[in-house]
Amino acid sequence: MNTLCIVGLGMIGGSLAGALKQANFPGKIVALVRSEATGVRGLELGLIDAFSVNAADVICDADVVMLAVPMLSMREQMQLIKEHLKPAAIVTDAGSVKAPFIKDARDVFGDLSRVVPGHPIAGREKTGVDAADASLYQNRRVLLTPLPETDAAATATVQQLWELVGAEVEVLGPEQHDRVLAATSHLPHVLAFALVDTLATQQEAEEIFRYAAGGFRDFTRIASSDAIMWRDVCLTNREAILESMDNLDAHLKQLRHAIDISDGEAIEATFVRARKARDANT
Ligand SMILES: NC(=O)C1=CN([C@@H]2O[C@H](COP(=O)(O)OP(=O)(O)OC[C@H]3O[C@@H](n4cnc5c(N)ncnc54)[C@H](O)[C@@H]3O)[C@@H](O)[C@H]2O)C=CC1
Ligand SMILES: O=C(O)C(=O)Cc1ccc(O)cc1
Repeated sequence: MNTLCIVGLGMIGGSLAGALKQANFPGKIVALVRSEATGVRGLELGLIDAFSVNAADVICDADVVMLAVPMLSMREQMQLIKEHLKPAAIVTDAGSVKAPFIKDARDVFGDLSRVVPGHPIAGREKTGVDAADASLYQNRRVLLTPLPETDAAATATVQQLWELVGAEVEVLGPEQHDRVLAATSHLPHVLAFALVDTLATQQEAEEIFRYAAGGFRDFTRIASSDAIMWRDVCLTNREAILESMDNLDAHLKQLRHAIDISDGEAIEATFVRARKARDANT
């Protein structure tokens, strides 16, 4: 591969660019950006070799295009780049939800043989190019959800790109991806936002935050994440997130009942089960 074009040089795209530079990626890294300032910052930070705000300038030479914009901006970016893509160019992405990305790609490109949907299971609550971290993907998982019609060589190229930055690549189906991530990533983010918002809007909010302990910080770090990004995740993975929320709701009701009737055994059993599951799996 000679040229990688990153569309959306934010935290995820910028981190990939920085990690590739650190790994001595032999090709050129260019970016399609919304604002001049982001591109200039990308150059200053040594993440990219060139940028443009016009798709025509940077897409036509790209062998791989990585879409790293919020979920509901993916389709518009696909439409912008479509006419400039080389016939053999591979289009991949880093979006948090896979089935809607595939639907957008099918609608816009038609042919999905060179489209490799992907998702790094690594990130943080910061946004923008200044939050780029070249070590972000080291020893982290990246999930690819290729389709039956996806060219195996295209998938292999994207896999190599992620492996170059220290990630471990696994393949799974898009629907399974979206169900599993709803439970492990989307639900915790929704919960953290809801908890902080509940506390912030109740009486004594000032004291509540002033006297919060480490557990509160651990639990709510992700409530500092980007509102647009998470709005888009909720809107694009609606059904799976609702299912996860209903599941939790039922569980919470059981626990509430156990506390209500002072059923110490049931409370303890829940906590022991949860602790065992966490210790065994993290
Ligand atoms: N933040 C995280 O921890 C993770 C995020 N992701 C996914 O990666 C993608 C990018 O997320 P981040 O880099 O965290 O966000 P970010 O906000 O840091 O970067 C997004 C980039 O897209 C550009 N952008 C935003 N809206 C746009 C629009 N309407 N048109 C064109 N460009 C637009 C922004 O200017 C910015 O450069 C999202 O799809 C997100 O779901 C995946 C894994 C982890
Ligand atoms: O900040 C954190 O710990 C995260 O959980 C980051 C994250 C956010 C979104 C993803 O799709 C994957 C990872």
